[in-house]
Amino acid sequence: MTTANARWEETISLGVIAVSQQSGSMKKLGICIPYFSGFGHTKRIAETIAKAIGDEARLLDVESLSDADWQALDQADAIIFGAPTYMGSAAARFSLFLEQIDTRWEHGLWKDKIGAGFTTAIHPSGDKLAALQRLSIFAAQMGMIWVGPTDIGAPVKPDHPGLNRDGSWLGLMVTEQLGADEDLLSEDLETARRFGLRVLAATQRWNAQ
Ligand SMILES: Cc1cc2nc3c(=O)[nH]c(=O)nc-3n(C[C@H](O)[C@H](O)[C@H](O)COP(=O)(O)O)c2cc1C
Repeated sequence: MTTANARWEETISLGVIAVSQQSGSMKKLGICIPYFSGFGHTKRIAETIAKAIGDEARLLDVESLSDADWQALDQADAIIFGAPTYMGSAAARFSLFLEQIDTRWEHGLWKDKIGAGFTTAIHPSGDKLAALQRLSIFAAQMGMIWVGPTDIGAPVKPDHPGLNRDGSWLGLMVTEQLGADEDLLSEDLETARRFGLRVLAATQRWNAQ
């Protein structure tokens, strides 16, 4: 089985029908992942999501956006927003990016793009939900179509230990293991990988002709 086929097989197992696979013609998608990361954790999650998506993904550090990056955002089929939770909300540096959209809101430039979001924090709650609400409300204001994770892990599904440990469906939550050698758990990285595939499949389906 080719890698591409294997990937689609998995998207189907995630509960999304790969419509374009049936027709054989697949439009090349643009999926931008703008992120801010003060200490590298959010960046590693962004990279994990991008790797799961493959060629269609474009990582964008919001601290160094070029004109070409803004153009990629404007042309993207999907945007996955990544911000750490700082003081109970999306980090201020990421919010600054959200407020740099200029006239994109009034011209509906990001309308009908798929939107999704993820956040990292130290605490199991850590008020991460407020950060995801910040991201999803922004997407709603922009007229985007919000997509969340669908994984249900333990204890409801004991055969999926560690998957979606924080039980979040508005967006992806990752809890950093402060002081541990592996400060991002493999279970969280796997949840992030599956979240990337979920957004890819939803974007493909939304853009199917
Ligand atoms: C200024 C600041 C505020 C923070 N506020 C929270 C918080 O409200 N809740 C929480 O659980 N963790 C909080 N943390 C911890 C970070 O969310 C956590 O370390 C995260 O993994 C950092 O991501 P980054 O490495 O991408 O910057 C905070 C960290 C900093 C530096």
